[in-house]
Amino acid sequence: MATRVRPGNKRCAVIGGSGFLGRHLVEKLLDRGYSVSVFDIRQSYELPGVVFHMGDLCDKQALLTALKDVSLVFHCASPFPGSDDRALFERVNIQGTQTVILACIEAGVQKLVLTSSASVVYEGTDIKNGREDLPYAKKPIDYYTATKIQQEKLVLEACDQQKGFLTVAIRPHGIFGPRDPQLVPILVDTARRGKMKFIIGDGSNLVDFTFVENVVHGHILAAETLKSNSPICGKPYHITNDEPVRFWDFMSEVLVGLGYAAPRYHLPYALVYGLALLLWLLTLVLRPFVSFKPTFTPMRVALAGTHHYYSCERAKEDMGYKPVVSLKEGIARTVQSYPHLRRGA
Ligand SMILES: NC(=O)C1=CN([C@@H]2O[C@H](COP(=O)(O)OP(=O)(O)OC[C@H]3O[C@@H](n4cnc5c(N)ncnc54)[C@H](OP(=O)(O)O)[C@@H]3O)[C@@H](O)[C@H]2O)C=CC1
Ligand SMILES: CC(C)CCC[C@@H](C)[C@H]1CC[C@H]2C3=C(CC[C@]12C)[C@@]1(C)CCC(=O)C[C@@H]1CC3
Repeated sequence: MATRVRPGNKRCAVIGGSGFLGRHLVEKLLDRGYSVSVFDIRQSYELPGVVFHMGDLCDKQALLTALKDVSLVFHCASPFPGSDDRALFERVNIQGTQTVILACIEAGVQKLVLTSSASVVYEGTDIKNGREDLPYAKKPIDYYTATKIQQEKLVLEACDQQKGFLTVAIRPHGIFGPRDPQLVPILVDTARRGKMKFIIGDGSNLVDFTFVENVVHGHILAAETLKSNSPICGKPYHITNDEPVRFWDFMSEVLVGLGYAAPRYHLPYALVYGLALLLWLLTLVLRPFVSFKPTFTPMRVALAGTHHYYSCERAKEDMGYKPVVSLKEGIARTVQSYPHLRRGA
């Protein structure tokens, strides 16, 4: 049965704390005087002040052990978005998140901060300065995002001020920074295979890329603002660098910083999208015989060729959010952190 944990207690848990965002969050929480329990299916590092609990978040008993005496929980675990294992997304992001909610309530946790995604409203067409009141995507760009929608709904609906269980969802977009296993590595891999020569469309589409420390800052602000009667209870918040940038300028800056050539030749968006669609259909038809993963999927072409940037006015108004690292500084620090991905390394 729930024994309420003393308010003001600075013990928190980070579910998914071994991952890219999770580890940055853990490091900042320690700086701010929190003691931290990490719950994850793997342990990727060791740090003084951090207690690791290895387990699957679908296992309530394992969670209950990790949440003992914890008043605040951050949930930033998810399977790798590039996976095509639908059952895994459903099990971890939907059923697992329901288990996290039940375990938090049973353990007497008072605050749950979910890492959602701005892509819960994106359908592959332009979003300019999108606010949080945009409807959830009816046709999400992939199954991972479909389960992120369900996950966000579950967490926000669980907010219950009467029972003293408060929830909030942070929606970051395009997280990048040191140790990111996705964005820069995919980009460099594409460049090394000689496939980063083309700009899809006229290159003017604006996108949010968010430096990881700004995402961390948004999470901690949300946790510290989340109190009874606070306007943020049960709501989603976009957290970005608040500096939308041309997708291809961002890619070029990272590539050039690492010693690769920037893409130069333009290809019409509709043509590339059509080809990606054909290729995708072909992989479906040929799946019983051969399996290959094309670089140019329709989803990736849409991400590379449309506008998708979001307003963080609500986070500014309700929790005083302001990015702490500019895009320029974030790119410089990221490029510097990847010596092994430099050209010729
Ligand atoms: N990166 C981005 O650009 C964006 C990310 N997000 C969201 O941010 C969050 C963090 O993303 P990111 O740091 O990039 O992801 P990572 O994959 O780096 O971190 C997620 C962590 O969760 C772990 N995990 C996976 N399944 C389980 C499970 N069943 N039980 C316990 N732990 C599990 C992973 O382990 P393992 O690696 O072994 O699977 C990993 O350590 C995710 O919720 C993601 O949806 C939202 C918008 C953009
Ligand atoms: C949500 C976005 C702000 C963040 C996107 C993360 C990844 C989906 C992207 C990281 C590297 C990108 C990339 C492409 C598509 C989108 C990414 C995978 C291309 C495959 C697009 C087509 C190309 O010309 C090559 C690109 C390589 C890098």
